[in-house]
Amino acid sequence: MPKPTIELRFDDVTAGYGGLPVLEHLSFSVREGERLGLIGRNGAGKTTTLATAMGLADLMKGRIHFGGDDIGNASTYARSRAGLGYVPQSRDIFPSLTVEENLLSGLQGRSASVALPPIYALFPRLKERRRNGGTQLSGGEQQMLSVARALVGQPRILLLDEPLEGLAPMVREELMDAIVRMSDQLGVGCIIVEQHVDVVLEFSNNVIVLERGLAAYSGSAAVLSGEEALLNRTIGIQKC
Ligand SMILES: Nc1ncnc2c1ncn2[C@@H]1O[C@H](COP(=O)(O)OP(=O)(O)OP(=O)(O)O)[C@@H](O)[C@H]1O
Repeated sequence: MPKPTIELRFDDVTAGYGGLPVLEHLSFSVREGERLGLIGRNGAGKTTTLATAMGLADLMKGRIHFGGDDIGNASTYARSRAGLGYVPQSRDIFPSLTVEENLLSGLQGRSASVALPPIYALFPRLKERRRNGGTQLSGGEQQMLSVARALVGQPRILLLDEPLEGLAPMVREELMDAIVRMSDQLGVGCIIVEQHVDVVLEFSNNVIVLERGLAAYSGSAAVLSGEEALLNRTIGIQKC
């Protein structure tokens, strides 16, 4: 029998911090191989959506399912072991370790000889720099390394928080190309939070526009591309 497709699903989720809701009534799903974009103004709740999926914010109402299981009360570690990967906004690498040591730290018991070749195939630049320390990498290389390190754990859905922040246009393109190849070749599903709306619209199958914690739009990226008034009202269009 073919393996069932793994899905992350929010059903009517209200979540926040210290008893105060930030997100309200948020529902969506993303499956392996699919790409969902999250956009919205500063403070709209994009990072909180990812944090809620990882168990780093308080789930106040609603349900979160992953791979058919209700994970609303699961620890962050259990979610990660189950196949939810997270690349937070701060580049999450160990600066004192080399590129390869950083990757090995994400192995979770897998053999390096099996785990690393596909990662280096996706990120040839990291292969070239595998003996370099984290501090010797450019901002773009550090960001590649934090995505690559998350991939070593073989996530089925990867949550990416502003991976392009602070990167020059050419480096952004290189990183996005690698993320698209990862999603296409490894069948990894993605949720991407990004300020660069054009990139999100091009990359994603579906998009959620968050406005003060509520979904002002949830649906196809292609349809949203034509909704200029909505895009202007909710985010203001930022060209790459
Ligand atoms: N750890 C926290 N404790 C309390 N409130 C928080 C915490 N993290 C975020 N918030 C609040 O939640 C709201 C949403 O923040 P969030 O970071 O999710 O927005 P965002 O859409 O990702 O914004 P940005 O684009 O600026 O990163 C903000 O009002 C913020 O102050």
